[in-house]
Parts: sequence; C-alpha cells; structure tokens
Amino acid sequence: MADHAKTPLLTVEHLSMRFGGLLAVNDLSMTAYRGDITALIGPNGAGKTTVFNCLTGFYKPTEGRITMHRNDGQEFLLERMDDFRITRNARVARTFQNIRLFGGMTVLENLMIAQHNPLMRASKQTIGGIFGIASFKRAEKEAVEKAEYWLEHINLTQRADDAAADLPYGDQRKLEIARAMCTGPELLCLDEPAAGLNPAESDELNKLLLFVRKECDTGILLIEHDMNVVMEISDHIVVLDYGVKIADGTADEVRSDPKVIAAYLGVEDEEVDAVEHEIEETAAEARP
Ligand SMILES: Nc1ncnc2c1ncn2[C@@H]1O[C@H](COP(=O)(O)OP(=O)(O)OP(=O)(O)O)[C@@H](O)[C@H]1O
Repeated sequence: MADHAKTPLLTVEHLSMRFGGLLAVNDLSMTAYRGDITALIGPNGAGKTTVFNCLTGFYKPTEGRITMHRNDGQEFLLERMDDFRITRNARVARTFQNIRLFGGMTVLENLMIAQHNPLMRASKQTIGGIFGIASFKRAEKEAVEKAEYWLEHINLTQRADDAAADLPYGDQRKLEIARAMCTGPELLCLDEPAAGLNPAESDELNKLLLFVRKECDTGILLIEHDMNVVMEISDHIVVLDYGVKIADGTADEVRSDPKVIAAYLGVEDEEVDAVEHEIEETAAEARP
C-alpha cells in the first residue's frame, strides 16, 4: 500500500472522460503524494495520456474532480482551469510523448522562454522592461541563473548556444524536463520520458528524476512503458486497464498483482498462473 502518512499533492476523485461511445477513463480515483515519484502505467490505450490531458487542461473531464494542493496551502480545482493557469497558478508542468522543443532556438533560449511569465510580471507588462527597470533586470538575472543551474544539471552547459534540434535525442528529452522545471512546478507530469532512449540514456534520466525529487520539492507523475525506469524510481504506482484502475501500491505490490500481470499479458485473471508457468518453462528451455 502507498504510505498515507504522506501529504497529498494531487487528488483525483471519480474522474471519467468519455469520447462518444468510448469511456477512456472510468471513475478513476488516485492520489500523488508530495515528495513522491508516482507512475501511471498500463497497456496501450489504457487511458493514461487522457488522464494527463484532463489534469493539465487539454480536456475538460466528463466527470470528476482534480485538486492540486500547493505547498503554501492553496488548493486549485484543475478541471475548472485553463491550461495556462494550471501551469502559472497551480504550478503543474508537463512534457509530451513527442518532443516539443523550439528546435530552431538555442538550448539556453528554450530555458529562458519557459520563464516568460515571471519576466513579464517583472516588466509590469510595459515597455519599462526594455528600458531596464530594476525589477525586470533582477528577474532577468534570476532567469539566467535558473537556466544555467539546469544546464549544469543536465550536462548541457557547453551546448547552451546550439540549436535545440541539433542535440542528440536523449539530450533533447533532458532539455524538455529542464524547461518544464524552469516554470517552477510543484508537480511535474512526464508523458513517456524514456521513450526512444538507450539503456545509458534511461539511466541518466533516472538520475535526473531522482535529483528533481530530492532537491526541488517537486512531485513527479510519470507515464512510462519502460519498466526498468518505473520499477527502479517509483515510490508509488497506479495501474490502469481500459480506463479502470486495477492496482495502486508500491513497485513490489504491483509487480506481483495477478490483475496487472493479466492486463499486460492480455489474458483473463484465471489464466495468469498458466501463462506464467508457460513463460517460466520457455525461459528454462532457452537457457544453455
Ligand atoms: N481525443 C480523442 N478522441 C477520441 N478517442 C480518444 C481521444 N484521445 C484518446 N482517445 C481514446 O481513448 C483511449 C485511451 O487513450 P490514451 O491515449 O489515453 O491511452 P494511453 O494509455 O495513453 O495509451 P498509450 O500507452 O498507447 O499512449 C484510446 O482508446 C484512445 O483511442
């Protein structure tokens, strides 16, 4: 079981999302706790990205309530908010399955543009920013320092002035996470961050996510198919199948849950033992 002594960061209550005749998410309730890496897993089409789209304002859920509990005690009902307010006020940031960097801009510019909101506030939304009013200069310095901090932590300081599109794939993934972190999120939602990474790059990703959890007071909610990443770094795992939550617990609990095994193998619960036995036998035969 998840540790309920922890403080909730995101609470999802009875969330449903219907597309015509398809119930993509069906009465989902779950909690992501502060200081945790929570993974949302499940077979293809289980509804994981739809959940992300509901909580980041891309879809308005058919039913349900999604509450973000900020560190300062404020609470935000995300299903009622526009996407830009979810980032700016509720402090939820996300990345997408497909990399969405500004490829023609430099690595540093990608990190600066993520800090547009505080810079605009500091300029007081006037031309004063251009003429260098003190509050803008201070905010600009802080934005550059934050960008430099993240460049250092993703080992891209040397490539700060290169176009983002010229980076190797694994570095682009890390840059996306750094860009999301530059918005100052309290919850970071990552949609398949390990997709397309080789084992060494996945390893680096794990280290980056563990660093975010430890150093930044940012909870992470992660959709991921790479079970090495999920099982190694998650504190808490929620499993969806056909839009329904079928398991919720620690990596050890979820790994051995027959419902989860059945969902991943695409068989009914009662067939799990037989299939597991078959897999073990096949593996034994394959051994030299
Ligand atoms: N905008 C939409 N309109 C209609 N159906 C949709 C829409 N978005 C998602 N779906 C359907 O909802 C179901 C859940 O899709 P979703 O992308 O959330 O699954 P997923 O678990 O993220 O899958 P994957 O692991 O393959 O990314 C699928 O059957 C999908 O076809």
